[in-house]
Amino acid sequence: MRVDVISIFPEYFAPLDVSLIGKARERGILDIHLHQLRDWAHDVHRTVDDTPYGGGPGMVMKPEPWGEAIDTVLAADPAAQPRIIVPTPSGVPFTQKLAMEYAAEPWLLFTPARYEGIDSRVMAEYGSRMRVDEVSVGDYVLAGGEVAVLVMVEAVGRLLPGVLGNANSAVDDSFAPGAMENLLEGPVYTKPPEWRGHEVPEILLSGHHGKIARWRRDEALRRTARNRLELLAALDPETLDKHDRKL
Ligand SMILES: N#Cc1c(-c2ccc3ccn(Cc4ccc(CN5CCCCC5)cc4)c3c2)n[nH]c1N
Repeated sequence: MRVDVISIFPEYFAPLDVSLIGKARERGILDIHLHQLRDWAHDVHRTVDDTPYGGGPGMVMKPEPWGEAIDTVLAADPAAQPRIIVPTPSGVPFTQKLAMEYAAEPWLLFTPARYEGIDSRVMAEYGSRMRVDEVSVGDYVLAGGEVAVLVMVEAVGRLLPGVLGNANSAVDDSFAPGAMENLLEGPVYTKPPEWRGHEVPEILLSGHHGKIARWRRDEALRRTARNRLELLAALDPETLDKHDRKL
């Protein structure tokens, strides 16, 4: 997968050089290209923003630098088109389902803005010829889109074949399709068996895989009911067995 990111703060993406994503880049699974938007701002101050038409707070990012920058990225492979992803507080929610959709794409172009966002004509220009998604990573307000891109690149990158070892398959994630879909993970434990008077639940030391799986599902249901009751309400009743219903 190729990923392009255009930003006035490309240094925000240093974390993409380390850990899981860094290794995926070294192994050629992910090909990430960072671009400094100001390289396409030709005045002496390399200006990328201006006052909003119609008044209002803050500044808006000018269309010209974005248009030239996006055109340059598109020229990298004229025979293909990236999916353009625009982080914005007013976007559709970024979910595991959307992450899985993006993980199937060969090329993503992220356009994290600053100020009050990008002149809307930019996405209208490209939206007429390719998929342009306005996406929000959560119901809170950030100062710009860079952190949102880090979130999305990690959530998508970990789903790519070969990035997670088999032992850490994303198949068992919360929100991934399957038996644990829309359930939060329950508690996890490792050695030592007793720590400061706290013991590991006996069932986990039993070696009885069926009972362990049942205990883990019970704990996942309990934590989901405690922390995200709305997810429990959204569960398909067909997936709940008699034991679940007694909890
Ligand atoms: N993904 C994601 C995000 C973002 C995000 C993403 C991209 C940009 C680019 C700039 N900002 C800053 C900002 C913050 C608030 C507002 C709204 N205005 C506030 C003043 C009155 C008018 C309306 C606009 C721009 C961004 C924020 N925030 N939260 C998410 N989940």
